[in-house]
Amino acid sequence: MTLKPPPLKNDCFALPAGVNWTPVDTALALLKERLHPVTGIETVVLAHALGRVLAEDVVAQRANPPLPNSAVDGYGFAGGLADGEHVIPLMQGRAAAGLAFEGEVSAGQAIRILTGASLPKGVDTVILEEDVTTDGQAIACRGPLKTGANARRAGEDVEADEVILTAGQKLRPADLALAAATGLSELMVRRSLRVGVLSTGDELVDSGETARPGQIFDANRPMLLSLAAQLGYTPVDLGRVEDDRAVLRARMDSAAQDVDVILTSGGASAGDEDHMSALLRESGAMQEWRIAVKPGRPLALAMWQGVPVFGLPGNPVAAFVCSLVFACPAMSVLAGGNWRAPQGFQLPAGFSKKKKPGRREYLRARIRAGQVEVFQSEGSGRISGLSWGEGLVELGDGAQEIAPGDMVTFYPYESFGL
Ligand SMILES: Nc1nc2c(c(=O)[nH]1)N[C@H]1C(S)=C(S)[C@@H](COP(=O)(O)OP(=O)(O)OC[C@H]3O[C@@H](n4cnc5c(N)ncnc54)[C@H](O)[C@@H]3O)O[C@H]1N2
Ligand code: MOO
Repeated sequence: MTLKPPPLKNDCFALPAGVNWTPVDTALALLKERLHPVTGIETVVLAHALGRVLAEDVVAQRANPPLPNSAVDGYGFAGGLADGEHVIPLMQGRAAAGLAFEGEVSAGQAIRILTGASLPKGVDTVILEEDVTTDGQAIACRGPLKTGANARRAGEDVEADEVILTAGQKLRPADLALAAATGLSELMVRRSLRVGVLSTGDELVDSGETARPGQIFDANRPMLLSLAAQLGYTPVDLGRVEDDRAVLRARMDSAAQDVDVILTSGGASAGDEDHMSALLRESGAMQEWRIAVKPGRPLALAMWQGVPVFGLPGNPVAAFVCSLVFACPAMSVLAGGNWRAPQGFQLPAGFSKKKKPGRREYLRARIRAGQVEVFQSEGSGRISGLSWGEGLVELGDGAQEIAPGDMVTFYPYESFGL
């Protein structure tokens, strides 16, 4: 079954009139409000569900555990034990996981029972085998032991018909364990978001090619393609286009037939060779977002034949930071998932920094010895700092003077879904 959601509106990226420098929170709120899922729905078996986005709430088909059972290897009987010594006669037979004891255990008798075995009729309490001596005919043990000790109630984990997973969740190994345990073999998920990645610029060559002096290797494309893959989407390599508007237009036209969202990098600002922003502007649905963020001022958002385009800045650090902060949550929604606000951690700074008001700043950072270290340079072309880093420090929109030991907000890369 394939069910398709309606297309996005052409003006979904329009900014409110009169806003010149859009604060990060306003930009995020607009994306959250305007975007909606663009992917259809399909049914997949659990083996193919990892990383997929749930299309509907999932209800347990049966309880976990389905029947009361033993949490330990030991001996089962009815009722607890009073303080003091006890000798309890043993019934013949045993209860094992998957091999139920069909008889009934009479009051005052015990039965050998193994971990995971359903409790036989007449058993509600289990004593650990380590706490027992036995000659095969009876067990000797010491109380007290509460009624119900070492026994697991039916449904104590999950009741049948309980909602176990909710629409919009991205499925993780633990979620698949829960679905399997509660009797599900297939799930309704969103079709995987197809993320097209395109690099622009005359100066670029692909790694592996020969670079003339003045040419540089395309770093953004491998970065953004692998980012899409790591987020659980289907990366689509749209290649690299020189600063030629006609070629760029043709590439965008064919991409729009094939993908759900396009990430481009380079040519996003307003220079002579910034063909990406010029082309998007021509298309009519271009919104040039001047976001009060560093790095990443020029972020071009547009609809190209109904497909949302994130025109990322060419500087790799800006492209990466803008992807994490803006494209990751936006793509999550396009993919049918929840809007993901990253989970930050308050940690003491291991650095000093004086920051001017007016822009939110993100620094490449990592945690060492309980403190946040930042990369030695804020240069937007310093790719080594992205690789050095394990997350970003966020400095608020206002002026800030940070001294070592002051608390700062650290977002691990993982908090953006990576
Ligand atoms: N006069 C102004 N110049 C610049 C401004 C400005 O406001 N006024 N903003 C600067 C900022 S901030 C950024 S970020 C860049 C953004 O420019 P573009 O998005 O147009 O990007 P390009 O000019 O094409 O490239 C910038 C830089 O990044 C390198 N690059 C591009 N693509 C890749 C790639 N795939 N892999 C590796 N490196 C790439 C490119 O060679 C340039 O060095 O504009 C500033 N200028
Ligand atoms: O986007 Mo630019 O790299 O802010 O520095």
